[in-house]
Amino acid sequence: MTTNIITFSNVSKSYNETKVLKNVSFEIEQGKFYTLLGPSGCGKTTILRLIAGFIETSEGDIRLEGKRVNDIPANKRKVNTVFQDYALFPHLNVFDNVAFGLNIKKVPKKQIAAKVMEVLKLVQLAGFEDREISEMSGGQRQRVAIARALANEPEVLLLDEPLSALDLKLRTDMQYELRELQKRLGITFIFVTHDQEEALAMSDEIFVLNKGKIVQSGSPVDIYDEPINRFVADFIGESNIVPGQMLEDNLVQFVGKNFECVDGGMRPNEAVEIMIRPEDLTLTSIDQGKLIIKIDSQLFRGVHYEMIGHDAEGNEWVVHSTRKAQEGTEVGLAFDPENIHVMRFNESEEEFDARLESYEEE
Ligand SMILES: Nc1ncnc2c1ncn2[C@@H]1O[C@H](COP(=O)(O)OP(=O)(O)OP(=O)(O)O)[C@@H](O)[C@H]1O
Repeated sequence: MTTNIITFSNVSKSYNETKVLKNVSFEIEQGKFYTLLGPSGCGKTTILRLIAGFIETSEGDIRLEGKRVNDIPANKRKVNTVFQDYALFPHLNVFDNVAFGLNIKKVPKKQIAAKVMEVLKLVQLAGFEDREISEMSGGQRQRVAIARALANEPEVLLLDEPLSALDLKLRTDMQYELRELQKRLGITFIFVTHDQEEALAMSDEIFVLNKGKIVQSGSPVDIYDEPINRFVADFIGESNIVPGQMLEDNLVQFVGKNFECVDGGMRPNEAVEIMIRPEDLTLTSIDQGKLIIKIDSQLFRGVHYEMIGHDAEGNEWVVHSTRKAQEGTEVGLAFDPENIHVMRFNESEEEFDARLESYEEE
């Protein structure tokens, strides 16, 4: 049985007159890796701070393990935070940084020493106890910060953009390490990032946020494959989006042609947006193409060529292909019905989920 460790019910948060979180509801299950993903200022950190108890809700309830915690102070919640700048104490060595919270709680010295060694081993820093923080690299500091949080045996670990200060290589290494650590510990991680690749690579579940609301939640594959709207499609991965019309179930029209598709459950002739991923388009001859585009420009990207072209109606198309094309020439584009993603305007997540479920059951 899965247990909800955190529940937000219609939570709003205002600063002065400005509502920065609007009626947010979600459930977090025990032992999974969650990511809050969204552009700067959308409210990710605000959600973490509400969970941690650093700020109070303006409306709504927060429950930890079923118990309402709106009035429970931060130090009484089994939640720990790893901050973006790690917030380590520069004048203390690694051991004392990790031991800090336990010393405050007046845990016996022997127990503290054992715990510090245990968590340092977990983050692969055994033997570094006496090092000064100034002698540690960015990645090592990051691990000290995680060890310090783990020493308190939290049930939930909150990580606020913890990798943003690291260079690309170290960042990728740490993504693997964090994911592995979460699996080993089996505790819930809630990770904040505005980096979509990081979110896709690490999470069991992603909450995509925009302007103080959760726009879509689901597994990385679900969100990538079935974005609810233009915002999510654009934010996660690259996408081609053109206007279209849903003629009937499984039949959609765009760029003046009718196409078989897998979507349904919409009004006849409803105006919609069509999304096709660049990697789902195959370059082909004009005769065989379902659509014809003229190639405007082309870049070699290592694994593939990225081409930008336009169709007869002037819509722009990005294509990823291992084949090269000729700038200024026309090419055909082939794609399968399941590569066409039909997105409605202003569909709520509940409506979207119900609709998908209704035709996935068939
Ligand atoms: N103490 C505060 N007083 C007033 N406004 C605040 C305060 N803290 C945050 N805000 C505002 O609330 C909104 C949400 O902020 P939040 O830090 O949650 O965003 P975020 O998604 O974490 O952004 P980023 O990725 O840039 O860290 C922003 O518009 C921010 O300016």
